[in-house]
Amino acid sequence: MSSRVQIFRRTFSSSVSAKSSYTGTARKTVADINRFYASSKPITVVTAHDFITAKMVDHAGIDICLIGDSLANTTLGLDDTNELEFQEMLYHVKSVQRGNDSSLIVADLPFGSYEKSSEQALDTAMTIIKHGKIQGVKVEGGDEFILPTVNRLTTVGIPVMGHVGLTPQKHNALGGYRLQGNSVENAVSIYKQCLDLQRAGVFSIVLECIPNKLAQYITENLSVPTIGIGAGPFTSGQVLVISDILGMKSNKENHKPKFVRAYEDFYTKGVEALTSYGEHVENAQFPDVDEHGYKIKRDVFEEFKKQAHHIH
Ligand SMILES: Nc1nc(=O)c2c([nH]1)NC[C@@H]1CN(c3ccc(C(=O)N[C@@H](CCC(=O)O)C(=O)O)cc3)CN21
Ligand SMILES: CC(C)C(=O)C(=O)O
Ligand SMILES: [Mg+2]
Repeated sequence: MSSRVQIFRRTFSSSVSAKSSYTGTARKTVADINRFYASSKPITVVTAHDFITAKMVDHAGIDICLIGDSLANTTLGLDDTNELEFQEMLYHVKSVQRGNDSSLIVADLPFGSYEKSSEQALDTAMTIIKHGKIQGVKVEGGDEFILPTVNRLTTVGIPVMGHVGLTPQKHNALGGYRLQGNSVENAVSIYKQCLDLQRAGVFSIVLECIPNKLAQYITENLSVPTIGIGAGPFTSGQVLVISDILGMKSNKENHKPKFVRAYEDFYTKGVEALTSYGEHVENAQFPDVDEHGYKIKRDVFEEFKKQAHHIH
């Protein structure tokens, strides 16, 4: 009975759901992520912050598109992620959603929008899912205050991604953006947070800026996928910020964390393109009369000039 319902639903959803115009596939779900994890297919995660970056992530066939609160510094020029307002996040979430039809889309809950109570977190997450039309949320930390909240969110059916190790929203308390889990006590604490988050129902956990071996140990002892950033190659998947991958030099201080690999140099290429454009306008190489211009019929223009002559 229930399997019939599932078969019907699957057929129904695959026949009506929007397919990505790039990859030709329907939007990935948490079930797909679990399938990749079960078959040891590394899970790919990239951040996006607007329509065009979301489109690129879709076109590249990336599994999970994360609207990271790193957009605070990479896209809005703020000093850190703690300055990001919930309404600013929602605005970016909506633009990403319109640009990506194939990735599972998850958004960071901004600092201050979820820590006060489980009710506050439910309100924030529900608003983001209702109005942003995305699938899941990510919250930082795994202590006794956040666990009941994660539990409430997963219980109402919101896919939650955990995030432990270097949790940037706590950078003031952590003494900066430092490697985490390099003492016995801190490593044990991070491992315990992972086990607790798993029990609270997260579908995956981001491990940020921790030693490779600790990330490997955690990955081998969990039954949900780990997504590493500065956590080495022995995790279930990887995440990077899109502007870091593309080489957009979007960090104010231009400091590149050790874990980043820039696959492109978009900033340099962009400046080169804009410099050429500026030079071409100044020395009349752009626009070209024929290539970029529109024509008017000779007699129309002659008549126009006659009439224009009488206008004052
Ligand atoms: N562009 C961008 N990329 C990110 O990965 C990112 C953001 N922004 N903003 C929010 C947070 C901040 N993140 C950061 C920022 C700096 C380091 C960093 O510099 N780490 C040191 C660790 C050195 C150590 O303790 O040994 C490094 O040099 O790698 C790490 C993560 C990750 N997130
Ligand atoms: C780097 C990822 C994990 C993140 O939280 C962000 O982009 O805000
Ligand atoms: Mg974040």
